[in-house]
Amino acid sequence: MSTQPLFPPVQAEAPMDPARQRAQALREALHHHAHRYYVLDAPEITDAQYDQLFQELQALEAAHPVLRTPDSPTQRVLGAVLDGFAPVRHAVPMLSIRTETDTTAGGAQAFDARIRRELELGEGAEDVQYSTELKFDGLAINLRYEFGRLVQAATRGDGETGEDVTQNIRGIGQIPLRLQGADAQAAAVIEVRGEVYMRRDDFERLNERQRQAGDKTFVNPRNAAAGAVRQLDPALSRKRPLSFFAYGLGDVQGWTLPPTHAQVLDALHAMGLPVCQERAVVAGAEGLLSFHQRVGAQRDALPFDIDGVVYKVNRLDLQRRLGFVTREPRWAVAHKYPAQEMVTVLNTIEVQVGRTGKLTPVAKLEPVFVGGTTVSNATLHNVFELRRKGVRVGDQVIVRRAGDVIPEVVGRIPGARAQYVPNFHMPRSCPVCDSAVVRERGGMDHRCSGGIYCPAQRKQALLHFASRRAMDIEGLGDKLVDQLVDGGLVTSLAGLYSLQLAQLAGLERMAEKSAQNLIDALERSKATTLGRFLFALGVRQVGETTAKDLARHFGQLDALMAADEAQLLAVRDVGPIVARSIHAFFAQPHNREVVAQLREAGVSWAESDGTQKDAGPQPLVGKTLVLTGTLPTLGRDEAKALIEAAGGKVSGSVSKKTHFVVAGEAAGSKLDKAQELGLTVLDEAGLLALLQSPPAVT
Ligand SMILES: NC(=O)c1ccc[n+]([C@@H]2O[C@H](COP(=O)([O-])OP(=O)(O)OC[C@H]3O[C@@H](n4cnc5c(N)ncnc54)[C@H](O)[C@@H]3O)[C@@H](O)[C@H]2O)c1
Ligand SMILES: [Zn+2]
Repeated sequence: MSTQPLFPPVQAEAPMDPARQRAQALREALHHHAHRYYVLDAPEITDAQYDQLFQELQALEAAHPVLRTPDSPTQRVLGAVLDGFAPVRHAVPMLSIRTETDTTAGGAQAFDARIRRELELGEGAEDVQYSTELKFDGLAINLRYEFGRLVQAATRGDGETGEDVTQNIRGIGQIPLRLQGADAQAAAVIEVRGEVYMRRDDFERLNERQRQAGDKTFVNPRNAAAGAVRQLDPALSRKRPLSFFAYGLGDVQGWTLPPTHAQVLDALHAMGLPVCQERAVVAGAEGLLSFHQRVGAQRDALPFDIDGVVYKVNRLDLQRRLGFVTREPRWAVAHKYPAQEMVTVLNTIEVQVGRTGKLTPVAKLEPVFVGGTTVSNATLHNVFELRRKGVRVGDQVIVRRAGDVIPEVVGRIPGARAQYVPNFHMPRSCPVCDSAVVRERGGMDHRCSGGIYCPAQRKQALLHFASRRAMDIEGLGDKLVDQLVDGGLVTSLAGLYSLQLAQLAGLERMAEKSAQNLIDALERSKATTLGRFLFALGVRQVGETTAKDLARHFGQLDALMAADEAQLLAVRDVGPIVARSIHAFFAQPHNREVVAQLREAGVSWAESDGTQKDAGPQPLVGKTLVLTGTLPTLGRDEAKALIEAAGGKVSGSVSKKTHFVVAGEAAGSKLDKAQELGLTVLDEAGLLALLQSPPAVT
């Protein structure tokens, strides 16, 4: 070896050598975090922090080559095979990609310069052609096709040996079980390499579901995807929506490779594999750089997370000439963007009241640059999630900001606190209007019960009040409500009815004619029905149908306002949660006041004695139905309306209490569940027949 250790041998062996100690500490830390990340899918630090430790070790080893041990994380791909999965020995190792440490223009130039040097290209030589792609933030998968059929899917593992996840991968709709084209079907082996990932919207929906169920949420889409693929139960894995992009090849037998990488991707696309079309073939450092900048500008708008772009030498013969170092090819590099997860300090927790009355704990942070902007507020979602994450004021927390999603605190950096910090509690009264804060039983969210009275909910309350199926005030939309509330013209629902023509005409972008139209619409809306009025009040849990049922049952508003929970329960379809919500609403003096003000303003309806009977035959009284999939002729709303008109109830989830499941095209897990429970499953024709049947005896 030509490189001499920098320290005299005696000292190099001495236990006190600080460089050696540091390298040892870094190796141990990296092994620990790699295990948390790759094996347990439960990282404790951000990728940026991990990369920093990794780069520190790389630099240390470069300066002191004697410190480079064969088991160093810089020398091999980390990862392992989880118990319960069969190991798969890769025919061609699955490697990592070198990361260009410089995230600025210099990164692209450094890579191009290195490639030119290694290919021994002189000053005057032509620019190297590169295939430029996105670096998807998911989990690497090797798909083995034999004679066009998917026979095995495996994770990367430690690069030599991965996990057999064929069953789980078969559940991903985007991955073809059979390749298209005679060539692909004639090939003895085509191994396709790509990334399994989760789209941001799928991730948000998944986490919202977890949150509402009080279950653990996932830190980021990569983590959720990795967890889903490495789920021992394929049925659980299928519940998580996963996507896939192919980006390369592994072992290939009996298929002739095209001359360039870009053509390989075209060929994979033609075989029916999803290949991301956000890619290009570019020349030289300048081409790399403009791709990096173009993608960087669009990064937030992409439907999935990327942590950078990947540059690959396009010609496969040049790739072969460049070859590999231990854990990565020499012909490719990842050029990253600013991290989407960063660590900062949680200064305080404030409570915000949203438009719908939901109280959200919001973290006030030491400002931190994350995902391309400076963030100082991040949501903590709800108090249960906050508790589960164990976050307290003063903690070092991980903040994530990706795309247009609101920044959130995804966890804390484990470590002892210097002093005792009390746990966070939700306030008992609304920080905006002082109304009582309530939580629906079993629900995860706290809400202000101020409804139509709470200024934080004013805009939403006005919009709902004016909406077509409520008071139907034409012309009172989003923008106008903003103007009216922000300008202080309307401070309560009843305030709408004292608006003057001159006030409206004075508003920006409001013509005299539209102002008059609105005055007319307000006037017209005064004559309404009790059902519409009840719905317009925006009582939680009281939708349009319940409002109508209540109106029919009580006939008079005063009777309804005076009803106790037991009397409310006598109304068709009103259960305990709904009854409690209605009762709580009318128990608040300020809500009664709003109602009185509206009546005073002239809002009126015809009252009855409440004995009005339901019209038409009601064969489905007391029956609960669940709709799933697409029906051949009936829309979902239509089917629901028919069922409700027949006295039945439509529920969103299948349980033992479900009487019928109506299944159409592409019915999903609800159908599985129904079959599991042995419920009666109907198609559209079956539903229609049921609607015609004689009234049920209940
Ligand atoms: N937070 C932690 O504790 C922790 C621990 C370990 C690793 N990590 C993170 O994991 C990453 C470590 O890297 P790695 O060795 O897995 O490599 P890597 O993820 O940086 O790069 C290699 C991988 O990139 C993926 N990839 C995405 N798009 C690609 C494309 N177009 N072409 C080719 N490959 C593409 C492939 O899955 C491939 O396996 C780093 O970002 C690191 O921060 C974090
Ligand atoms: Zn309030």
